[in-house]
Amino acid sequence: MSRTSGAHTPDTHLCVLLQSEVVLSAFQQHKEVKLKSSPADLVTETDQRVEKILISAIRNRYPQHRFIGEESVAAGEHLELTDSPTWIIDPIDGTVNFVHRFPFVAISIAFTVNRQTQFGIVYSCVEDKLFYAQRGGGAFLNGEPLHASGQQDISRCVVVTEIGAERDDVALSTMTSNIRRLLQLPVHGVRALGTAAVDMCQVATGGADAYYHIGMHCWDIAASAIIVQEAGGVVMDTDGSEFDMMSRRVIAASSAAVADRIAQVIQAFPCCRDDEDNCGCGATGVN
Ligand SMILES: Nc1ncnc2c1ncn2[C@@H]1O[C@H](CO)[C@@H](O)[C@H]1OP(=O)(O)O
Ligand SMILES: [Mg+2]
Ligand SMILES: [Mg+2]
Repeated sequence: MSRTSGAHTPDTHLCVLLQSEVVLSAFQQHKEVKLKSSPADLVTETDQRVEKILISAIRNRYPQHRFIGEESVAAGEHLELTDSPTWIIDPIDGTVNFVHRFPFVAISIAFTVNRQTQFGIVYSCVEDKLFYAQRGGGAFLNGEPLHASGQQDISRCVVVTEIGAERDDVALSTMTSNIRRLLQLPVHGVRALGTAAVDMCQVATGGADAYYHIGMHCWDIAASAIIVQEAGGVVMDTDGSEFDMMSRRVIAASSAAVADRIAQVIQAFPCCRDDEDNCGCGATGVN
C-alpha cells in the first residue's frame, strides 16, 4: 500500500458519501435530461454537479493531481492517463437508471499512480453500499471483506453484462449473439443492473460469477476492476489479453477458467479506445 494513496482514502470516502446525498435528493425529482453521443447516452445537471464538486474538493486538497471525469471529457476535456497521480471519476454510473428512478446508481472513483490503480470506491447510493479496495489490501463492502465465488465451471455461472448505449446493427447483433451463446452453453442466468460499476462489484461479492462489457469507458470500470481483483477475482480484456482500462472491453470473473471461457465465446464490436481520437476502427456506435 503506497503511503500517498493511503492518505487519500478516508477523505475520499467522506466526499463520496456527501455527494451521494446530492444524488439521492435528486433521485425522486423531475430531471432535465440532455443527450450526449446517442439517444440512449444521457446526462443530467446532477451528473455535472456531482463531478464538479468532487473534482474541486479533491483538487483543493491535492492541487498537483490530474483528473479524468466522464462529464469533463464529454465537455471536451482531453482524456489522457499519465504516470501522474490521477483520479478517474464517474459521478453517476447508471444515468439512465437515475433518470427513470430504477434503483441502481453509483458514484465511482479510482485513483491511479504510474497508470496503476491504487484504490477504487464504488458507492451504490440507493442501496447504501460502499464497495472499496486498496491495492494489496483486500476488498470490502461496508467494511466487511469481500470474496469472489471462485466458481470454475461456466455452466454454473450467473453472468452479468450491459446492453450499453449503442444502437447500430453491428453492435446490437454482436451484443445479442453474445448473450445467446452464453445462454446456450448454458449458464445459469444473464443479468444487467444498468450500472457497470455495481454490476462488476457483484462479481466481487460472489453474487455473480462473471461480468463482461464492450463499449463502456474507463470511468465505468476503473474502480470496480481493483475491487474484483482484491476480492480474488480476475480481470482481463474480452480477447483474453491483459486488462487495459482504456480498451473499452472487460471481463471480470470469479476464476481464470471462467474468464477464459467467456473470452472464447463472446465477440467484441469495434469501438475506439478511450485514449485515442478517430482511431479508424470503423465503429459506427457510440464513442
Ligand atoms: N457507450 C457506452 N456503451 C456501453 N456502456 C456504456 C456506454 N457509455 C456508458 N456506459 C455505461 O454502461 C452502463 C449502462 O449500460 C452504465 O454503467 C453506463 O455508464 P453511465 O451511466 O455513467 O453513462
Ligand atoms: Mg458510467
Ligand atoms: Mg456516468
